[in-house]
Amino acid sequence: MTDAEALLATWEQKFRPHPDGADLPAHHNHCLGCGPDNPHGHRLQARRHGDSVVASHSFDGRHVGAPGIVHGGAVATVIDDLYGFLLYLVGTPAVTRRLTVDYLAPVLIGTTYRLEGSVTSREGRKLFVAASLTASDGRSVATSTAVFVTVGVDHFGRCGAPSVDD
Ligand SMILES: CCCCCCCC(=O)SCCNC(=O)CCNC(=O)[C@H](O)C(C)(C)COP(=O)(O)OP(=O)(O)OC[C@H]1O[C@@H](n2cnc3c(N)ncnc32)[C@H](O)[C@@H]1OP(=O)(O)O
Repeated sequence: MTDAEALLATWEQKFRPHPDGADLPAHHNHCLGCGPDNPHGHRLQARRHGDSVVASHSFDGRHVGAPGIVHGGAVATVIDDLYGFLLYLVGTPAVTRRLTVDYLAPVLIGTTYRLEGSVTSREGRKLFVAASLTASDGRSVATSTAVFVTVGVDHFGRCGAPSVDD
């Protein structure tokens, strides 16, 4: 089995049904959003919450934009990856076609936020999704919408998926 085939086989296994409340598996070990072995990554951990996915997450010193404030790209990365966990509930791989983020208030380094994402509608291959990032006092600090387009696992094979050990 090639490295690409090994990665794709791992993903197919992860698209099994996940019970409510279950921790959801990382997309792969080196995923920038959730991979446990990516030294630059966010190591996002998400779980199923009904038809949504939720996560509790704090950013660290690697993700600074303005001093003390999380870089907007880092926030977008984590939201994008949260949507990637939603795909386990949908039951099919998909990729981000369009991502929007409204930055409502500064996201602070070292502060824990709650993330929640859900599918708002589906039209053919298009999944319309939405997410929010909320502070512990209930303030919404960022909201997002995105369009994902479903793809076959061959999409990733065509892209030359790297070894899981890379
Ligand atoms: C396993 C999951 C891991 C998840 C990790 C976290 C998520 C990610 O980071 S994914 C990586 C980043 N994203 C990518 O690399 C995607 C790059 N883009 C692509 O590969 C292609 O554009 C792809 C596959 C999305 C779509 O290409 P293609 O199959 O040719 O579809 P295309 O016909 O252009 O569009 C598909 C549909 O979306 C619609 N669409 C396109 N853009 C938009 C948009 N901005 N808004 C709304 N709809 C849109 C099209 O109108 C079309 O609709 P319909 O099917 O009704 O005609």
